[in-house]
Amino acid sequence: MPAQLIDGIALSQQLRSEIAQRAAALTAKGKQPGLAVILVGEDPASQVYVRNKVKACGDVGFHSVLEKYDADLSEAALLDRIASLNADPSIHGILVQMPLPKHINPHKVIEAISTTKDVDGYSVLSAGELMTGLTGFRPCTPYGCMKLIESTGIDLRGKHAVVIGRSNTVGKPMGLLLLQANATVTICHSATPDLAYHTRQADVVVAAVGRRNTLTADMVKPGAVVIDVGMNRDDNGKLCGDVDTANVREVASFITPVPGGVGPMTITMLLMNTVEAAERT
Ligand SMILES: Nc1nc2c(c(=O)[nH]1)N[C@@H](CN(C=O)c1ccc(C(=O)N[C@@H](CCC(=O)O)C(=O)O)cc1)CN2
Repeated sequence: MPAQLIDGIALSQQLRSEIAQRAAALTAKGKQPGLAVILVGEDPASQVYVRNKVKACGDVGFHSVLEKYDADLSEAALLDRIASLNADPSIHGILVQMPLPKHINPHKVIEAISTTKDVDGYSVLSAGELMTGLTGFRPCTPYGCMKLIESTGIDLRGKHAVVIGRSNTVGKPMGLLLLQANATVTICHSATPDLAYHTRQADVVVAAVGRRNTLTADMVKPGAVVIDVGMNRDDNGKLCGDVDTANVREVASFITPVPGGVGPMTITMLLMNTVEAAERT
């Protein structure tokens, strides 16, 4: 039997209705959750993402502000703007859309956001809190992956999870979240000599590389859960992930599609972190 698709759109809808209820309760107490979304430059994909984020805020009853700046905005001006938003009590979460133009140092920008408003979970302090099991915000994409895995009903305790990719925003935090859920975790990357040796032993594989067909059917243990974080284009320009989905489906038990899997969950977990940020103030 082919693997069951894990529907990120349906799970998002379910979680967003819970978020809307939490937002309504806060609004009734005079504390409507507020998110500031900052976009610098004209990257077309980023324009779509920030538009979707603002729309998603409206859908769950948040207040949001979208600030768009030309690509030549200075780093100092951006840092000033973040300082003002840090001090604004109507704003509970601040998000700076990545990537930033080359002349702006993303680390400086991320570290300028107050930890209590770092709803992307990208700062060094948020990463440290994740590592030590404290209450910092979890980065949205790996947090969404955990929700997708949870929705399959499998208990991660004692399971072997293999993460392919070691980025600060997905691979590394993903490994920590799986570890927190008591999985045995292996992180593979571009210098791993025999990737298939590791993935064939995995009960759960998370592919977050950014290269299509990184995970093929011969690399997957029968019955494994496969989470595809990749966003690539095939030869026809069609969106695809890192996994050879059509063939891996014949081996795995559950698999996320691209599109419609991890992507929608990224925005949902941003909403989740924002309502949480408002509840904490
Ligand atoms: N500050 C941030 N910047 C970026 C993040 C982030 O989490 N915070 N992540 C990505 C982009 N991103 C959100 O910002 C994002 C990417 C993809 C999707 C999504 O829903 N993808 C769809 C397909 C969309 C399409 O058709 O092109 C899917 O997979 O179904 C949502 C959000 C980089 N920057």
